[in-house]
Amino acid sequence: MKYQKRQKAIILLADGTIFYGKAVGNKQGTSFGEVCFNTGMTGYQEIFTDPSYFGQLMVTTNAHIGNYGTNADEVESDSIKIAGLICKNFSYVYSRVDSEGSLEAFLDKNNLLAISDVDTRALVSYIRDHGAMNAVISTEVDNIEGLKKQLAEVPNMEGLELASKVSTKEPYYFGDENATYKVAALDIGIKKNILRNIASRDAYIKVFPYNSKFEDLEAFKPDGYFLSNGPGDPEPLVEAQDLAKEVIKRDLPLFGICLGHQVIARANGVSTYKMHNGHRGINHPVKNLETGKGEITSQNHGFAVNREESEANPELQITHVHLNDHTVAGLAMKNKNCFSVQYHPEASPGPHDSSYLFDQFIENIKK
Ligand SMILES: NC(=O)CC[C@H](N)C(=O)O
Repeated sequence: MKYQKRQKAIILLADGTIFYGKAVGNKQGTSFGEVCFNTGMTGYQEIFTDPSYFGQLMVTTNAHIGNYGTNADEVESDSIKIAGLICKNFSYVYSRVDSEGSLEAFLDKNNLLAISDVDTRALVSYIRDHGAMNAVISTEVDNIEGLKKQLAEVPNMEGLELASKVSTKEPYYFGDENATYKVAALDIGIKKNILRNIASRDAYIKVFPYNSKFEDLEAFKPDGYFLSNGPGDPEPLVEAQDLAKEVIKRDLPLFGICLGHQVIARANGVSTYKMHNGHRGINHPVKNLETGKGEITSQNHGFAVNREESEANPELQITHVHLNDHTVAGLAMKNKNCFSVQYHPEASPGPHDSSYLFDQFIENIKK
């Protein structure tokens, strides 16, 4: 298996640039998406199953992918959500006490096209300089003109609503129904580890579809409201923004993560924008402006909240700032029980520095 001759594959970027590699396994095919990169050195299974990555072709900067296999406990949703994988060395051989199977088998089960043997350093440098853009990965190496035509039809991430593609169709419950607190969570692409983190703080959660109304959530009689992470541009998520406005109007406890944070900002009249390149990795430095302390955080976003508008908004306070580029990493409403962060306190993968934010949400509920 290891020494089998592999099918040639290409990565064609929207600006016409081509990179070369080989298809992982025996898979043939073509997959479109926005190309982005993640710098985490571990956590590939969690990353591939994170609904926030829906519609994205993932370049992993770590030199080896697959080397520690897979485990059923390390998924963030029920299936792989990335549109395709681009890596340097794909490990067909894996080793770890806890692994239950190979990454190759996991990709096969999810029917995901992956390309290895790519000069990922050159590719990442290129995307870093030229910005996130659409791309296609394919084993159709002789059909470049055809692929270019199809690629031109792929919608831009800017303005794209994707939450509806990954959200639950029906409401469901998570945790112990006898728990002390009740939380209503809007699923605009929720990661499992967020549910685990909230539930482990003595809360019972009802998870609602992306287009649910305030009244739907209110009927559960929750003590607190939560807006999840998720894929795509926050701008078209009008229903979620309206829901946030209703919760804020009543000053009910509200917490938002990543896409949820962007929705809360928009509900406050603050615009969001697509970044030249997003933040995707597990060692992003953030400063908590309330405590002055630094946090190493897990991040995964391609949009951000407008900083000047956040500063100028009398209702809002910037609570956290990203130390690499000074973008807004956290917001709170000055006179309301509402706060949000652009990063991932639930980690998975990533450090646990920020898990105190879940405690803060429960404290706000107790108030
Ligand atoms: N992880 C997330 O929730 C991502 C939010 C949004 N889709 C972005 O790319 O910025």
